[in-house]
Amino acid sequence: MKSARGHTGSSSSPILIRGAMLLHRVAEFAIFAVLAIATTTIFSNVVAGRGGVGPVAAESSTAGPFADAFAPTYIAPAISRHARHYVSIHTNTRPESPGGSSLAALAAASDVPRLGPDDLETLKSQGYVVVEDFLPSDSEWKNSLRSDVLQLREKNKFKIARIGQDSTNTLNEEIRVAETCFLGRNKAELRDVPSADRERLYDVLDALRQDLEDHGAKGNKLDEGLSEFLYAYYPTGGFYRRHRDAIKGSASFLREYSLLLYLNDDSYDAETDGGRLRIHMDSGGDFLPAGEAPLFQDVDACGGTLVLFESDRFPHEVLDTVRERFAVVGWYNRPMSIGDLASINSESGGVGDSASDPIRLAGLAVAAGLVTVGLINLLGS
Ligand SMILES: O=C(O)CCC(=O)C(=O)O
Ligand SMILES: [Fe+2]
Repeated sequence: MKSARGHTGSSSSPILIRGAMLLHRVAEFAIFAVLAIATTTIFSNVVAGRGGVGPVAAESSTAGPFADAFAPTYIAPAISRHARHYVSIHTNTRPESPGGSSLAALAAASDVPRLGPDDLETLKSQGYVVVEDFLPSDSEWKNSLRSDVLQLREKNKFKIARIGQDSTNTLNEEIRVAETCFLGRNKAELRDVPSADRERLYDVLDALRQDLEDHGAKGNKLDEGLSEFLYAYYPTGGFYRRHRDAIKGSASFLREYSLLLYLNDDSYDAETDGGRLRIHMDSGGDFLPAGEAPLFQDVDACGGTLVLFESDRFPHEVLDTVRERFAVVGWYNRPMSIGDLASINSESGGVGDSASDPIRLAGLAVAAGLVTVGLINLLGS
C-alpha cells in the first residue's frame, strides 16, 4: 500500500505540478487578455469621446482587389436601373421598439422616429432595408439638419473626404468627390458650433442602434463608443464609386450595419439631380466580376429616406450628382474582440480618421503587446 501510494506519489506529483503551472499560465494569459480588451476599449472610448454617438474612424472602405468570397444568401430582384424594388411603408408615428428598451421612453417622449417591426424584418431577411419618409416630407427638422451642414461647412468643419483605412487613407478623386464632417456628442471640434437639431440626431441614431441591437439579424451587441457618424456633402459633380464599407483584416470589419439618412430638400428629383445610391448584388467586391451581369438596386436619395444594410454584404456607390447632395452616413460597430485585434494588427491597422489614428493605433499596439506578453508567458517556461 505504502509503496503503491509512494509510487503513485512519485509519478503523479510532477503531473500535478505541471497541471497547476499550466493552469497558472492559462489564468495569467486570461488576465492579459482581459487587460488587452480593457485597454482597447478605453482607447476606443477616449478616441470616440465616449458619448452615445462616437465620432471616429476611417471613412468608408476603399478600392482594391476583391479578396473575400461573397455569397448573397437571397435572390436579388431583377436587374434594375431606375426602379426602387422595395419601399417600406412609413407612418409618421413609428411604433416603439418592439422589445422595449431603455431608450424607448426617451424615443417616444421626444418624438424620435423609430424602425417599425416590418423594417426590421425586411432588414433581417434581405440584409438591407429602404425606409422612405423615415423623416416625413414636412419635417422641419430635416431642413434644419441641412442648414446645420451648411453652417458647419461655412465654419470650415468639413474636410475633403478621403478613402481607405488609416495610413492608406488617401485622397483619390477618381473614387470619391465629397466633403465630410465627423459627428459625435463630445466631438471637441464641434463644440463651438452647438446645435439642438444635431443633438436630436444623436438621439435618433442612438435609438436606431438600440433597435438594431435588440432586433437586428446579426444579434451582436453594438458598441456605442465605436459607432461612427458623419455628415456627407456632395457638391455638383460629386460621386463615390463602388466600394465596400467593411473590409476583412481592417478595423472597418467591426462595422455591422451601414446607415444613410438623406437630407435633400423636397425639390430633389433623382431623374434630374442624380446622386442615386446603387446597391450592388452581384458576387463581386469593389468590382463587378468579369463576365458577370450587373445586378443592383438604385435608391433615390430623397430627403427623409433611411437606408440600412449589413456592412459586409453590399458593395455600393453614389452615382454622379447634378446638384448638391446631403446625407448623414454612419456605421454601427460591434465591440472589438481579441480575435479582431489579432487580425487587425496583422493587416492594415486600426480604425481612425487621420487625427485619431496614432492614438488608436497606440492603444491597439499596447493591447496587442499585452496579448503578446501573455502568449509569451504561456508558451515560454
Ligand atoms: O452617400 C451615400 O449615399 C453613400 C455614402 C457611402 O457609401 C459611404 O460614405 O460609405
Ligand atoms: Fe459606403
